[in-house]
Amino acid sequence: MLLLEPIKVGKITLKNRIMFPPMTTGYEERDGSIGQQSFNFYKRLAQGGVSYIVLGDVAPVNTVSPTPKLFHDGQIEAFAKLANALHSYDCKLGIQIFHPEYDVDALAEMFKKGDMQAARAKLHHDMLHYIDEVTEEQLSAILEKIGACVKRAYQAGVDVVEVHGDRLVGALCSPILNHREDQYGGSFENRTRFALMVVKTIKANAPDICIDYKLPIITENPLRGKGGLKIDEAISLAKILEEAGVDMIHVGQANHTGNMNDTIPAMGTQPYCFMSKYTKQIKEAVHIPVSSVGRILTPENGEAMIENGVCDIIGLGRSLLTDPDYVRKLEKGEAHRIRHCMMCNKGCTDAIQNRKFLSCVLNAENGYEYERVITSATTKKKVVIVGGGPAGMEAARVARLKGHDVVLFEKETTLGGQLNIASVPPRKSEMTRGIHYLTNEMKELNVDLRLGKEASPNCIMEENPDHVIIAVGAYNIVPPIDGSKQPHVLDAWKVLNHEQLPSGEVVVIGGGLVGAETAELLAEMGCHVTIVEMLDEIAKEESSTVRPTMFETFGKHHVTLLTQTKVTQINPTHIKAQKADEEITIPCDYVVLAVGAKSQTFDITPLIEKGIDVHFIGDCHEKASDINHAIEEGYLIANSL
Ligand SMILES: Cc1cc2nc3c(=O)[nH]c(=O)nc-3n(C[C@H](O)[C@H](O)[C@H](O)COP(=O)(O)OP(=O)(O)OC[C@H]3O[C@@H](n4cnc5c(N)ncnc54)[C@H](O)[C@@H]3O)c2cc1C
Ligand SMILES: Cc1cc2nc3c(=O)[nH]c(=O)nc-3n(C[C@H](O)[C@H](O)[C@H](O)COP(=O)(O)O)c2cc1C
Ligand code: SF4
Repeated sequence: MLLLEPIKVGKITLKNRIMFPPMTTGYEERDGSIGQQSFNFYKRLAQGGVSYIVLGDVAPVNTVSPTPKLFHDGQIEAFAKLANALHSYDCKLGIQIFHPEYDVDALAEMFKKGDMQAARAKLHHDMLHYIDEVTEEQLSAILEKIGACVKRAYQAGVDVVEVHGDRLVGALCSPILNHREDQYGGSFENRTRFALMVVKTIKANAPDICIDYKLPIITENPLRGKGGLKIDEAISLAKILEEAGVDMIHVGQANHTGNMNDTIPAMGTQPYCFMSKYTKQIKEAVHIPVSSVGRILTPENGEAMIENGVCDIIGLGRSLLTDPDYVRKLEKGEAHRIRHCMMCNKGCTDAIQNRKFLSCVLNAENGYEYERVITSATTKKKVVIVGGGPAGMEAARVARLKGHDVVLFEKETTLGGQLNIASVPPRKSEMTRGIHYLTNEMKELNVDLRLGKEASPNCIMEENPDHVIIAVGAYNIVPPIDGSKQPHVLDAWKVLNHEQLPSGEVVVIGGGLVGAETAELLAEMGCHVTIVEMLDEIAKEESSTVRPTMFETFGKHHVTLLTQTKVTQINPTHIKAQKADEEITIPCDYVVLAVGAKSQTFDITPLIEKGIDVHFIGDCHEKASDINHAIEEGYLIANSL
């Protein structure tokens, strides 16, 4: 398999063609040093078999951004410890050198004085204008700091420095963002001057270190990513970089649009392997290895890209958060057991945007590497699980890996629970990857499945369990609105399941995630849809990377969005609603209820009376929530048995 073959990059050899691309994690200490959480995360990735890991956004200065930093000698030791750990798995360590697009020193001074308002105002101003306003002296000072940082990295045993060709460097290169009239603006030569100075600085300070260059491409739609180069100029720069001694080029989508979905596209918002077309053109122009990144999911995708001359190395970002053992599984011929990313952006991208740390909704260990580990049980127990949604299946998987006997009851004839309908709305079919992984693990791990069997306390007791895990999920609420029991009033879950079939004028009551997604589906099916929401926002819980796409669909299909509007009555031909002081009437053929979900109950009294240990997990535990909650609770409870 080409993906598993070694490749020479400059003076180093990567043991295979799979790299972890730069990713801000939020795991570092407050001063940007590599602490335990960060160390464990990268070590775990290396243990999983990846050949090259790039630490994203490593700053050579003390910035306010929550990224790793290497701006003083005291930080060298932690980088050295990390490099050693990675080397013990024959994995190379790269740092992505970056400088943010703001005046770090001036901002630090404001923060020191506690003048937060002025600092925030300056930060906002700088993000729009810094590229045009940064002085040549400031750029020279940044180069000096980059040089010192690279020296420290080399001392620490870091193998590769990746130039962050996006951010400050990319913005300077950009024909869209750069309006300067000095030697750093205007012509291609001027715009790329700083990029080449960065490369020169690296070479001057660490002549032996391998240099990777993240080359961000502005793809056809100029609104998607502005901080890079259009493909023709990117090809020219790639050739110049090769001549300048760069050892490898990492091709990605350009950034700087204010929406992280551009560089980190959520499910269904970009084709798979969407940078292939551009990467191939770069590869054809140079002789050094080229990597590609962006929605590369399956090993077949990666293999085909290498085979077809698109690139030499693939970057798996979110995929390795979901399954750090991706490469090990490939090596063992167990590709079918890879837990594939759903590209939901909820645990990773949203977390970073909200200044939390990176986590994956499908991988409860992500962010807790070596702290959460599935341990073998000291005594083999009998565990009965009720419910085959994500919570129940994750609990079954972990309990089996611990060595317990597991019986799982699922009242439907298929596994997956709500994920089966969650994957129906537009773009969301990619959620089925979550179901496929867990379902397959049930078979691989010989979980005793009782499909089509609704469990009762009696049938549970017949199994003589030591532990019982209840994971019966939730149900869609019928609100106490006058008229909600009529035949034209439908249940959003059944609509998504295609059990109930609305048409014509449809009012969706509830503009949360389920209501909004159901409305999108119905609009695409040709219904004329109105969403009525009591609160002030539609799809509030949706990832900010997805909302713009969702609202584009609403616009395209003329979906009417009514917020701060409360439905008071449902009639056969219309609904009545209150919007501020006004009563409004909306005609409809069908009404779809999507006002939220409630935890399913399960009577455990007979089990407790028998002294059986019982736990509730997932949506039936306290409140209906999400996949992250379901997986995390399934993992933690099962691992505690
Ligand atoms: C339309 C929709 C879209 C969603 N989109 C997202 C999203 O994008 N991201 C996100 O994080 N979350 C999403 N969710 C929520 C997410 O799917 C749930 O939070 C998650 O599935 C809960 O998992 P669970 O295992 O606790 O429950 P469930 O998935 O509800 O599974 C419970 C299972 O128990 C079975 N069961 C019930 N009673 C019994 C019994 N007595 N015996 C045997 N079996 C029984 C049920 O048949 C079901 O299969 C969405 C939900 C819906 C409805
Ligand atoms: C949470 C998160 C943080 C990221 N941080 C960086 C970063 O610091 N530098 C960078 O160049 N790219 C960053 N990226 C982009 C990734 O390197 C990668 O290009 C992107 O995730 C697409 O690859 P994927 O589809 O395999 O996830 C980040 C991506 C994610 C999900
Ligand atoms: S949270 Fe979603 S997008 Fe992020 S790594 Fe996990 S499955 Fe993938």
